[in-house]
Amino acid sequence: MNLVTNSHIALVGLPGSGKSTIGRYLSRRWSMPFVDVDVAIEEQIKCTIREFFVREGEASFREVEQEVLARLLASSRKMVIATGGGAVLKPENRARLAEHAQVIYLSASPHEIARRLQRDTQRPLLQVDNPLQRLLDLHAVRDPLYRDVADFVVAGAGLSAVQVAQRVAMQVELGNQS
Ligand SMILES: Nc1ncnc2c1ncn2[C@@H]1O[C@H](COP(=O)(O)OP(=O)(O)O)[C@@H](O)[C@H]1O
Ligand SMILES: O=C(O)C1=C[C@@H](OP(=O)(O)O)[C@@H](O)[C@H](O)C1
Ligand SMILES: [Mg+2]
Repeated sequence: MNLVTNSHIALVGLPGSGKSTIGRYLSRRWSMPFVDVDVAIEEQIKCTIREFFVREGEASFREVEQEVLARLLASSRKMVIATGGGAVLKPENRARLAEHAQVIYLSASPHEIARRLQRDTQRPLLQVDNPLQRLLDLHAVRDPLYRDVADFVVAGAGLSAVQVAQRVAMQVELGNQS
């Protein structure tokens, strides 16, 4: 189906909450372009985010992230946007997301995410001895920020990625009926 919308659809949530996976599903469902902010960042920095974190540090990454997100949100072509898990940290990003997108928070428990990402080596913030503790800490800081910027929250506990995507789709489609 074609979604009638004059704003972007943006997904926020912890690393591993499913933003990239569910964003791709939604873009197919609505025949809208999909952009993963992390991929757009890697195109700009011409290396992986993981390498960039090691070389330049997190603060530099956040500068690039802010710039890329602002550019994408300014686009008149409406897209499904998967943000990076830390995009909500900067108030400027939260303000731009709220202004230019319908924002959905994919809420998932740190325990579930830790299980999903057991073998993942690409997320710099989780390359620590105790990734579960790191996810619990990230959740404590970020959950209020995700809720603050989101138009609605979809809880994924016990659901497959497709089931979560269908829930998000239903909510957005209902909200966009005129
Ligand atoms: N609801 C879900 N149930 C089970 N696995 C999921 C779910 N959502 C995502 N995944 C898996 O978790 C991993 C991380 O998902 P990803 O879309 O990369 O998250 P994000 O972009 O939010 O960091 C992927 O392997 C994906 O297939
Ligand atoms: O949580 C974070 O601060 C980050 C999440 C990553 O995106 P995902 O949420 O897609 O893993 C990526 O932007 C970067 O590694 C920082
Ligand atoms: Mg992602």
